[in-house]
Amino acid sequence: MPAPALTSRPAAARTVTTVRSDTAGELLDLVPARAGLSWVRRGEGLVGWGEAARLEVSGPSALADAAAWWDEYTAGLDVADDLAVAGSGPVLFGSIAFDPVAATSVFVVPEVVVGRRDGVGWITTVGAAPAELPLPAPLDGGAPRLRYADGALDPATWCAAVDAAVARIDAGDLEKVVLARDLLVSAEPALDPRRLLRRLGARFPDCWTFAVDGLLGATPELLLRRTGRQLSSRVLAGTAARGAGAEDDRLAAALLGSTKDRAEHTLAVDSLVRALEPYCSRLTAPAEPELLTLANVRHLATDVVGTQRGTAGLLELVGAVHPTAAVCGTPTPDAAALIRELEGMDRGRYAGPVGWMDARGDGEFGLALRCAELTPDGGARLFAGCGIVAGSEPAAELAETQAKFAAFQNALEG
Ligand SMILES: C=C(O[C@@H]1C=C(C(=O)O)C=C[C@H]1O)C(=O)O
Repeated sequence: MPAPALTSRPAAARTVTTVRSDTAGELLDLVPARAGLSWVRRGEGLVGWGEAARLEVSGPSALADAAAWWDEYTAGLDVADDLAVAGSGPVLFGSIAFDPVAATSVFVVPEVVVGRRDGVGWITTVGAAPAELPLPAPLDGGAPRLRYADGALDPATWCAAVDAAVARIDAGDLEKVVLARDLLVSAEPALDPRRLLRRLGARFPDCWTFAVDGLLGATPELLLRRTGRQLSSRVLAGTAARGAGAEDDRLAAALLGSTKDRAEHTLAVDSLVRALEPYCSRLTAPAEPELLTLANVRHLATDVVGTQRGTAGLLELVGAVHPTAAVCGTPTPDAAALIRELEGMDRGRYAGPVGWMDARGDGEFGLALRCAELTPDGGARLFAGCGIVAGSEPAAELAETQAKFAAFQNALEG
């Protein structure tokens, strides 16, 4: 097993949070071109830059190692934080691998974090970083020239993988598996993450626009939020395309009434509830899903809320609930094995938890969906997947991945 790689060690530093009224512009406009971090929804959340510390970790104790490292790091800090709300004081951004045992998860402590919640803006600095807001830079030039290429599997081969998965489900091997594809894009000139984040944030205000170590996206799915003892999660599974005019309403009603999508959704909610229950004194999920309508697709959605008991930290809770059946399948081990067998690609941090936590242990982790990983050549690798259950049809699943890719492609092409 790979050992945790501590690429920079905790060092004693002073961190200061100050309430600032001049942070009222668009948070995402503050993100710099290099090493920018974000977690923003409806104009609120956190953005950061600079690297006060960084941890790359993998192996069976990856998340426990990261939690211990963050505890040690924050214990060594001299913290001045009069605001004391979730996200003030020192913050750790994290992008956890889909398989944290086999692949690398990345954690970054920014030198500067700008936050906003309920209209209150603040800035936190770590070490000697100046508490200066950059001037939002106008972006020069238009969209770059783009060329797309198949990722690991071409569409026909991916459809054959869906057929193979349905055959395994019909044979009774498992109930659900989430199969994903990647799509490669090269860009000339190189992609500018600032443009991508601004466009994602504008088009998907109800999603969390995230950026951590070159993984960028706008996810509609919240794996786990912890504020004190309050836990919440937004589970998604079951997807339909958007249509024009009356067709859009028809597609929405069909999704809500679809036995197949409802069954797929129930598996995802059950997987989260089962994993979270042992950590909660109370946990409630509505009996019926709601519709979540986004610019490109519509989902069945269930908001689960709970009260934590015991002393588990946020990363331990995240490790306990991930991967839910929204991104892996049911039963989990069989679905994970089938993904390894059929997908033909390394998911890396796609479909893994992504988000932030503070020194109190409050934080939010979503699932890294509707996203892309920037590549060293200035391009990107896009990801999209969908839940396969009995009755899934390859052509419809392929179309669903295309609709999901479109979220990031719109940001690339605009
Ligand atoms: C796997 C993805 O999305 C997940 C799968 C869904 C589905 O199969 O209906 C819906 C939302 C997400 O939980 C993705 O966007 O890549």
